[in-house]
Amino acid sequence: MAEDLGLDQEQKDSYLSESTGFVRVYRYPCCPTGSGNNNWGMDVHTDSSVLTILCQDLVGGLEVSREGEWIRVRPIPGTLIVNLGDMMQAISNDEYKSAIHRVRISERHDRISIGYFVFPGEGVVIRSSNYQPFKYSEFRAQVQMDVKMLGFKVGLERFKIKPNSDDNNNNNNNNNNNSKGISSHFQG
Ligand SMILES: O=C(O)CCC(=O)C(=O)O
Ligand SMILES: [Fe+2]
Repeated sequence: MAEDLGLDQEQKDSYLSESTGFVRVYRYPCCPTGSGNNNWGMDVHTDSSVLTILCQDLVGGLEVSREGEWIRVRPIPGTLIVNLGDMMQAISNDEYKSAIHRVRISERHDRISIGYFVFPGEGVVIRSSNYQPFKYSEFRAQVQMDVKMLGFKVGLERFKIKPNSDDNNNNNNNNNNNSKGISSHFQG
């Protein structure tokens, strides 16, 4: 993928850092409530990582959204699942999309999964023509603020370079908007 995007060696090394990644192990206890199919172990989301490598057991439950439809990711013994995350979407200028996914809980079996999340190096600035330059730490802080203030993650939209269509209403208060546009939503 890095080749496909034409990334040079320095970009490859800095966008896919081995030192900032982490592993998470999940246990989703089964939920035999008979309350039907809508027991979510993890709600709809995209990962903030560059990519996430997942190992799920044979219980299943991971679902990915594709063109508005939910597709069950069937567990296949001995295989890993690679999810693209928000940072990959930014790096690739939206050529690769961050995977929208969720986890359904089983009524009968506990489920175990292990995820390895890969991030850009600490302090690395992500540059692309669709997004303002930003560091992953800024993205993470923005996500945390959105979750706290709004109750959900806004994600990459915060950093998207908007077309100049609003210029008609521009009241010239935006002179130094280049790097602050993402937080303007919170400034009333
Ligand atoms: O448990 C899984 O299969 C997925 C976990 C997940 O989506 C996440 O940790 O972001
Ligand atoms: Fe995820």
